[in-house]
Amino acid sequence: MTVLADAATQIFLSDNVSPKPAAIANPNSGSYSRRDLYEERQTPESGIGAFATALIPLGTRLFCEESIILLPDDAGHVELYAAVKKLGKEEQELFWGLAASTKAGKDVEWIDILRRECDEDISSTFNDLVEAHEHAWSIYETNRFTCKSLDGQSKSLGIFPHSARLNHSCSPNVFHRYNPVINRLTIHALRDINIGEELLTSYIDICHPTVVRRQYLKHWGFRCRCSACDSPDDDEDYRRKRIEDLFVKLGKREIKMVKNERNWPVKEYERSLAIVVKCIKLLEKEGMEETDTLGVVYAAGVKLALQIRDKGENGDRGGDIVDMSEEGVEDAVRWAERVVEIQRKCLGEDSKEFVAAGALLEMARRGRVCRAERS
Ligand SMILES: C[S@@+](CC[C@H](N)C(=O)[O-])C[C@H]1O[C@@H](n2cnc3c(N)ncnc32)[C@H](O)[C@@H]1O
Repeated sequence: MTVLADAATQIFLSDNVSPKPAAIANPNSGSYSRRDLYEERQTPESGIGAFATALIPLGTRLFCEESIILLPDDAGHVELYAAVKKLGKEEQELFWGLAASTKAGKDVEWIDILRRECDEDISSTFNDLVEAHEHAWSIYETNRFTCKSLDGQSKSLGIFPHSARLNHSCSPNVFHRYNPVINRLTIHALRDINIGEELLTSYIDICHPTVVRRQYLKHWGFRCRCSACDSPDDDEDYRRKRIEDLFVKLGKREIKMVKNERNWPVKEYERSLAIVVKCIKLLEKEGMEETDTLGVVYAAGVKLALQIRDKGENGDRGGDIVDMSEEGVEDAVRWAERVVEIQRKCLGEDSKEFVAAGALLEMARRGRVCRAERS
């Protein structure tokens, strides 16, 4: 899953009010998958999938898995094959047992590299070796997850063989992300999941209309038949398109704001905040009440509200009323509380996102205290 739901995180607005993660709980949690709560089985059309065998409450951590292979995102066929060969017997079996759905790419330079690196007497087996490399690559492309470093600056791609059995839905019931604090991929239930339901994650950013999602999903070689894709409801598609547009708009405004930080008038922050409010409404209407995306948008709202407050306090308002309304302060606190709740459910208390959400909440509450002291 190379294209994860990342677009939303790009609008985690302006770092000058981003709290830095302080202490993070439980940095050494083990590696596990909750086989007491799910089983793997064959599906009619999507290969193997994972199905709940017990009622799974919202927020349950179902997987906390260490990678068996972790490569830089520019690694090629030859590096991958070498990494597979280094695995122990059991892990190699797990790797070769995974689905291989992606087609061979156009890049063939790796074949020359392979030829150069091979022993002289390999001609009779060279074709087999090329095929094995191609097969390994297809498994890798079908199953890899993006793993961002703690500072978010570098990206690796990892194979997590148990989590890799999860199929895709554009209306997922679980959420996955690599947690660089504990070096594990974690997967949490986004809502209560009933016995017999398939655990479905999203391989892509779901805030796109169906045509765009279909394009992205071509990489995995299937046509999604989830409720969002097969829905006859045009409103749903319209809402996702609107959400996508609003994200783009917010992202552009963010770039402008960072460039003109000092001269960016309060009314522009307020315009961004109005976009955030629209986004929240649409996401909630789309049934994404518990998704990390909503958490990201709420957090953007809190940060904007805090920036408006700071600007006011510094007298940057240019003659307008300086104080943020009581309602605005209360919204900031309420939204920050939602961010904490959402990050706990989607990512857990050992994630940097949860810690950052806690610090954001503290900042929002401090704003409430300041306001009360002034009035
Ligand atoms: C990461 S694997 C998921 C596990 C896989 N089903 C297996 O048998 O190991 C991704 C592959 O599963 C299949 N798949 C995942 N979600 C699907 C869906 N919603 N509909 C059809 N096939 C799906 C596709 O072949 C895709 O390339």
